[in-house]
Amino acid sequence: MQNTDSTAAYVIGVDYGTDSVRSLLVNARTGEEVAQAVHYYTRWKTLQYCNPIHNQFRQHPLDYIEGLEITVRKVAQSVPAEQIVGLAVDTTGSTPGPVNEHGVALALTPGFEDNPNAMFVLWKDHTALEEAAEVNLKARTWGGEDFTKFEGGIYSSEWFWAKIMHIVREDETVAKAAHSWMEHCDWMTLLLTGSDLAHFKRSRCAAGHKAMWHESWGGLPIEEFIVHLEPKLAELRGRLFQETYTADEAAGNLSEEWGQRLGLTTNTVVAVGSFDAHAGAVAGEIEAYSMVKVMGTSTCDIVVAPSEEVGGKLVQGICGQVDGSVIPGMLGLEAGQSAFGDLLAWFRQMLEWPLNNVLSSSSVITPEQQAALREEMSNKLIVELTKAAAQVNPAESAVLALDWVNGRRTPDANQGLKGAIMNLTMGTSAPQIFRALVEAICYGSKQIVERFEQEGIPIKQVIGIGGVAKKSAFVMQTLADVLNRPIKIAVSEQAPALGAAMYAAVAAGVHPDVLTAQKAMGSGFAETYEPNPASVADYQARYEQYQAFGRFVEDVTLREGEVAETTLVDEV
Ligand SMILES: Nc1ncnc2c1ncn2[C@@H]1O[C@H](COP(=O)(O)OP(=O)(O)O)[C@@H](O)[C@H]1O
Ligand SMILES: O=C(CO)[C@@H](O)[C@@H](O)COP(=O)(O)O
Repeated sequence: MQNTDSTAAYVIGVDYGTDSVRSLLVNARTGEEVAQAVHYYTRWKTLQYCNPIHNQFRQHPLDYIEGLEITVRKVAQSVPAEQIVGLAVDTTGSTPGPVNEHGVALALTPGFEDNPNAMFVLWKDHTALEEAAEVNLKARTWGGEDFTKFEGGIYSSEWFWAKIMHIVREDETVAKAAHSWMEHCDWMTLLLTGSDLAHFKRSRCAAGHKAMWHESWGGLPIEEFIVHLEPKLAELRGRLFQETYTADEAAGNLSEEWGQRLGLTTNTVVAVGSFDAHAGAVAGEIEAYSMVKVMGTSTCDIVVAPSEEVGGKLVQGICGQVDGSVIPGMLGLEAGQSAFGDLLAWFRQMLEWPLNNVLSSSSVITPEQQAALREEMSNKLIVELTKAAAQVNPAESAVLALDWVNGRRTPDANQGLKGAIMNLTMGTSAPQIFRALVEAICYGSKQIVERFEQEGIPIKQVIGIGGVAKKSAFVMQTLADVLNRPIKIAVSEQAPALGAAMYAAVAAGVHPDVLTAQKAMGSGFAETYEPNPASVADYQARYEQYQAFGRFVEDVTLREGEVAETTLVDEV
């Protein structure tokens, strides 16, 4: 029902990123950002339940619950609770977790409190490499529909089914106790509404991009294929879901319990969940054939197009094309890089090793001074490296890097690939390597833009949002030079949360649709980075070297990896 009166109406967008959750209170009629709060997950901060060397990244639901209460309670204090008419959650994805028959996350139940397999398998977790290879091989050899065809034709270890297959094979206790599995964005929405799991409105965005959901085969891949993938999934498939809903729809109202815990009322409508990048694209004022780059630990590149113009085209090597995953009524297309800011964070962690492992043996400064020095260095390192990297004369440094430190997401997912750096000399400096890493994440972005255009999806403009877009002018200028395109940066510091707030405003009936909400609540663009013609030619030449380096590394890796593929064929 339309909430057309002119009384004050506020909405809250809750954006769960990789390291932190951000809540934003927004005036639903004007888009004014009234209050925001950030909470860094406590257990994740120390990588509890993770094993990076084995690509295991798990997050405990208590981190999510604590962050929800802290940040929403804080922003909700700014206006009367009855004026907060809607709330929406966006999260990372695919970040699925097992739940019991009541929809309680398994890690919140007795016996599973400290079991990483009972927690949310974070998007960047790549423990399901073999399972993803099986999905791809069997999707093309089983004799039926290729259910990967709307997912870019290559299923990733970062996604829903590969992760579930891996966990049910690894951990029989979890496999038996898991009544269902839910994406993080769906689980938060279920928690807030207290809905019945069997009738809960699952996210079209999540299911379409990561779970091979498509209307043309009636929803999720048919049971025969899922059982062909892994017989242990037979019963689970029947307990999952068929229908999905776009993020402008209401999933329910805030429950009595969560109204009290958050300082809100049960009149607050909770929208269907979505992924951070897709919500961010709405706030980034995406329009047909714009690419919104959500640049954080990773990147997601979001494009929308009129469904009728894309027609039956299947865009190869991206993270899926899904009707209504961004703007209902339009096709949402996703690509991205598994490491963007994370590649720079990796280098910072490398340089911090002596601070974390040698400094403690120093007798020169006290433990308190050591801790203060570590904190100060951690906060300053990337900024100081950036300043020095900007002074590096490209002609004096041939250092070249690949951005595959966490695998390659797109184009053509291959999470088995790894990072590489070449042309190191005795004179190579940390700023020169940092600059090469910045160039690498920009070259990886260029590969994606070129893939869309090769596949017949024109990219008319590039818009930047996310932490890196707002924090690093150097990365953004390098990106503009490498792409040889202007990069428009959105004003909002919390674009995904603002996009979620827009979804919430539609679900609560303040606006009739997402495009209207986008126009009423959008905050425009802060600055535009224009390509520097003097740099474009140099970067183009180095980009071609990056491509050649990538082909070499992938060829070597595939030769190593081919045995696994051959083994799989024997098993089929
Ligand atoms: N000054 C900076 N220059 C480049 N990257 C930065 C800078 N400050 C933070 N980052 C990177 O931003 C990323 C975090 O992005 P953000 O959007 O805040 O989080 P999330 O990806 O979890 O949503 C981290 O990978 C971090 O390395
Ligand atoms: O892949 C998706 C969404 O499809 C993202 O959630 C994932 O890359 C994580 O994004 P962040 O780097 O945490 O912003």
